[in-house]
Amino acid sequence: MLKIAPSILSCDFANLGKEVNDMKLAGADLIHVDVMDGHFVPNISLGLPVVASLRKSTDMFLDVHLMISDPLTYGPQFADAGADMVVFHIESDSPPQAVIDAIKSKGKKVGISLKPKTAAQEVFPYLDQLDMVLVMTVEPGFGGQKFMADMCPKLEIIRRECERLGLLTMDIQVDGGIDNNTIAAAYSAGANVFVAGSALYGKPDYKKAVDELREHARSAI
Ligand SMILES: O=C(CO)[C@@H](O)[C@H](O)COP(=O)(O)O
Ligand SMILES: [Fe+2]
Repeated sequence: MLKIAPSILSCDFANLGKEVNDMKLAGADLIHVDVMDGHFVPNISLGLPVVASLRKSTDMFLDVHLMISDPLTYGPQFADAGADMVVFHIESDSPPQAVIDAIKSKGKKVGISLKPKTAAQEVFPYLDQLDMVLVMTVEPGFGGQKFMADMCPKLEIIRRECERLGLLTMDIQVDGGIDNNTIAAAYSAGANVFVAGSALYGKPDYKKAVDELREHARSAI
């Protein structure tokens, strides 16, 4: 199923509750929350109290993308704060299996994210335990970067492996540079969950922007 996930990294943080609700009204499927620790990536964004406040103010599915070095310590805390799904980087300092177990023990969904230089095969040992794989289509850390079209073969490899394993409903998410010009390529390659920050929050009419993204994805088939 095709899902549109606005990234609040590009929203007006002084009006966070309204910005999330406006995307709900615009027809977005989930909300993507970028957490950066200034260590795993060279930027700092937001943390636990923001996720806890968001949880109180919306029933939207909260997809929390942890760009942090220690997801084993903090992943479960984001789960407790109200994340519906916690996505951590396989390149972090934490052992992936321990993070998966810790998030699942909280009753939450779990995903693994791959930086552009990380091979698709790195995630294969964990696929059957995951709800989602996130393929970064920019170097993580900042919104508004250019989509890396050379990530499309990685999407194809992961989708093919999921099919081989019978994981037919696996969500494969792309994050970075997704807009009306790039979404079709990612969709054709096997992605079905599309994070978009600047391409949605940068537009005056959120409903039009969400609808257009969906239409441009579908134009791929
Ligand atoms: O994780 C990240 C950046 O590291 C993202 O979720 C960005 O927020 C996407 O922003 P755009 O590329 O869509 O502007
Ligand atoms: Fe993200």
